[in-house]
Amino acid sequence: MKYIIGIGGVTNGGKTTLTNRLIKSLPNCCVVHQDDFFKPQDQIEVGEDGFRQWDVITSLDMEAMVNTIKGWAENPVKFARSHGVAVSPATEASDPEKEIHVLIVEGFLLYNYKPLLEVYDKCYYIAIPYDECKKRRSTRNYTVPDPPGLFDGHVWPMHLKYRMEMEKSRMAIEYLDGLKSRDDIYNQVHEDIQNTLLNRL
Ligand SMILES: Nc1ncnc2c1ncn2[C@@H]1O[C@H](COP(=O)(O)OP(=O)(O)O)[C@@H](O)[C@H]1O
Ligand SMILES: NC(=O)c1ccc[n+]([C@@H]2O[C@H](COP(=O)(O)O)[C@@H](O)[C@H]2O)c1
Ligand SMILES: [Mg+2]
Repeated sequence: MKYIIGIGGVTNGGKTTLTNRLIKSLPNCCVVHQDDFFKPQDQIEVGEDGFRQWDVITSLDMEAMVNTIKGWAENPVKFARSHGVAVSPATEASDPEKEIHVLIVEGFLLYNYKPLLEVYDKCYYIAIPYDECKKRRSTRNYTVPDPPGLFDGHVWPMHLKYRMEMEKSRMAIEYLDGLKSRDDIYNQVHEDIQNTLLNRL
């Protein structure tokens, strides 16, 4: 049984923190980080506002990301092995359907790209308010550091635009309060996934 989980949400909401904990505790669990699909800096458009437009969907090679997810879906065991994820022997070798394979797809623009919308079995979205987001972002070190004014001039406005677009699409999304403690968020999501997996088997 294959199960694909989206951990989406605003920048600095805690997506990567939550994902890193989940992959340690879920069975045969692989991960795809959207951040790994940013195009090189020289391909990122500079807007009229003078900022490089990192926070738009075209700054990511989404086709490559979809292909990576397809690669997992075609052969999760091969994918796991080639990504250094230990694969446990089937619980009941006679019934391959009882073997669980989980993929977590994690990133800030998971629910704004049509070809991806159908692939998730479950969609989570971590939200935090503007002040907290700005505070957390100010301490982050990205491969390309934020120029002064980027958060208010580009990051937050793009976040609002994409979030509105996502809400209009009426996908089934479970919202998570990113202001809760790391432990609370992890426990909530882990329990939810465990219950779903048990029910599906
Ligand atoms: N639940 C939480 N409460 C407070 N701070 C958090 C929480 N989760 C993550 N953080 C912190 O917020 C920052 C962004 O977390 P990260 O997981 O990298 O977010 P994202 O991947 O969504 O950008 C990091 O400094 C991290 O330690
Ligand atoms: N990984 C990179 O190459 C890179 C470069 C510049 C900005 N970023 C930032 O990464 C953010 C998305 O990642 P997080 O959701 O983990 O914060 C975007 O808001 C974007 O501005 C990433
Ligand atoms: Mg992250």
